[in-house]
Amino acid sequence: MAIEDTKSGHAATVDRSASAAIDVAHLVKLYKTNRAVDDISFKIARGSVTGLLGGNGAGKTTTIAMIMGLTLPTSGKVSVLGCAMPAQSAEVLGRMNFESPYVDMPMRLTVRQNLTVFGKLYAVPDLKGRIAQLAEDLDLKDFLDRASGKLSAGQKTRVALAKALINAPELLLLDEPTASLDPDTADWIRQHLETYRRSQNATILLASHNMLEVERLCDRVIIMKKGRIEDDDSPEQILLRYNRTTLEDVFLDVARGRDREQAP
Ligand SMILES: Nc1ncnc2c1ncn2[C@@H]1O[C@H](COP(=O)(O)OP(=O)(O)OP(=O)(O)O)[C@@H](O)[C@H]1O
Repeated sequence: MAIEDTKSGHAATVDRSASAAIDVAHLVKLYKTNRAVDDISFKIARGSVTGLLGGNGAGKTTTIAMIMGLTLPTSGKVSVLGCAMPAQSAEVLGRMNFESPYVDMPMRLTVRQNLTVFGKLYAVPDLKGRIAQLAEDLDLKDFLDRASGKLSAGQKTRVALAKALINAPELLLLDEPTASLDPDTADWIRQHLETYRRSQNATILLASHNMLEVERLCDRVIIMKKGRIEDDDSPEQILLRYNRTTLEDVFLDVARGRDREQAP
């Protein structure tokens, strides 16, 4: 269904039934002469989990920031859930959310206070009930009333995930969701993400350096290198193409410039 975008005063239409959750076309981001993102295009299907891989500085975070409408592209187009970003971001920000363990919440506020502030920003109905549910699901009850700055890394990550799920987003963008977590907690977070995606038919795009995580969660992998897309396929097809048994080995092949033909 296409509706007029009257709220933001734009004449463009918002296509709520657009099949792709994310549609990126010829996206470019220049920082002075550095082509951080260099003409990338992809569409992400609703209900899918896609891994964005690439070495340090490959352009993953810049791509996610442009998808969220936080960074303005130099050229190219981004559309999220049928809305052009950033022009129609007001229409869609309430239906998406973001998590990164590198973005701290206000330290002095308790976990409950932080979740309340974010819940109010998203106008979440029955916010108390939603926080209680997330506290149950993500095992936050023991430290709901503790200052957010006094949590361990694993506890902070669970709170960050609760913040990202507060508005039950249709689209979840994750930047290294399990960085610095012990294997047990990381596995637990991944299980929760899988359950959330399945129960809500949510779409997830995650940037990660953890190849096991990507193999476990993702049905599609986009590999970036120097701002460009080096490969884009299912993990199975990528492993076949590079004649490798793990994405870790594929990552090393790409990083070290061994292309598909040269790989064993
Ligand atoms: N605000 C900025 N100003 C100038 N250059 C930037 C800025 N943000 C990123 N860059 C540059 O853009 C390029 C891509 O950076 P980006 O953070 O998107 O990479 P990344 O793939 O997320 O890397 P990492 O895995 O290290 O997080 C890098 O060369 C980086 O130095």
